[in-house]
Amino acid sequence: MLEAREVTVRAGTCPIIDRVSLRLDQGELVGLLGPNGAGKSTLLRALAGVGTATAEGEVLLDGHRLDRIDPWDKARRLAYLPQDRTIAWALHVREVVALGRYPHRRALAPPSTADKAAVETAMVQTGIAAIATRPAHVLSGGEKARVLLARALAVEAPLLLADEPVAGLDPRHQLAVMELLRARARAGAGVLAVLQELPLAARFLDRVILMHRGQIVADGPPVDVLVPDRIGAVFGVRPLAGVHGGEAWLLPWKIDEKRAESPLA
Ligand SMILES: Nc1ncnc2c1ncn2[C@@H]1O[C@H](COP(=O)(O)OP(=O)(O)OP(=O)(O)O)[C@@H](O)[C@H]1O
Repeated sequence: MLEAREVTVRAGTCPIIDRVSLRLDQGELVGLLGPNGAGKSTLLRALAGVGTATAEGEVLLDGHRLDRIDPWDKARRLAYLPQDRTIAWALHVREVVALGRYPHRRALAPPSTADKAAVETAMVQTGIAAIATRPAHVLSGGEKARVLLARALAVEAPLLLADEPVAGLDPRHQLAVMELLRARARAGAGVLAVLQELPLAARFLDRVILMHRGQIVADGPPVDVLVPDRIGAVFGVRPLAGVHGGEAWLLPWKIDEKRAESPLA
């Protein structure tokens, strides 16, 4: 349903992402992984059609060029959670989450029953219902992160692009968000999430797209992509790995002295 064909984004003449092609289908939870500066956020912005006037190549949503789709229509079909968690306005939490319904509403029309239900559901799912009436700009970092995730979930779009949705969350909320994203995918959405957390990636994702220096170096099930030699080459760490209760686990364990300068497998 979302496809990138040979997408390149440059800073000046230097490519930040270089001829990247990928597909995201309905019903799958896919992670975009890679070290700092690999180009993950830049790629996610290009896929969301946000601030990518300099992008080359094509992004297709359900077979149509993203940059030719009506912006209101696009905003209903594709929800985007940016990496930046700044909330500058003194709005209540519920009002921030309700911004996710904006693409569904006619100008100045009051929120519909469906709008209100989507907002309440997203707040319950992200564990922020109890702080619904607090001003959002004074929340903690993890609370703000969950408010902005709730705003993206409230769109109820068939596609969710989330940049580091578990960054800054405590372990319980990290697990809850991963389960939530998986449930969204199982309910039919396509979910692409930038992740830095290898243990969560190994356990929860259907597919891993691994980036390094602006290019995709592997794309497949976690068990095939997140293998020790590749993790060593890309991230410069040696992992410990195993299986517990039928589920894979993976832990970055020590710095690999041979490290990421080695050629990629
Ligand atoms: N507008 C820009 N001008 C110049 N360089 C840029 C611009 N946007 C991104 N870059 C550079 O491109 C590279 C990739 O940035 P990007 O934010 O996509 O990385 P990332 O993989 O998301 O990293 P992180 O894990 O640290 O969030 C970085 O080196 C960054 O400095």
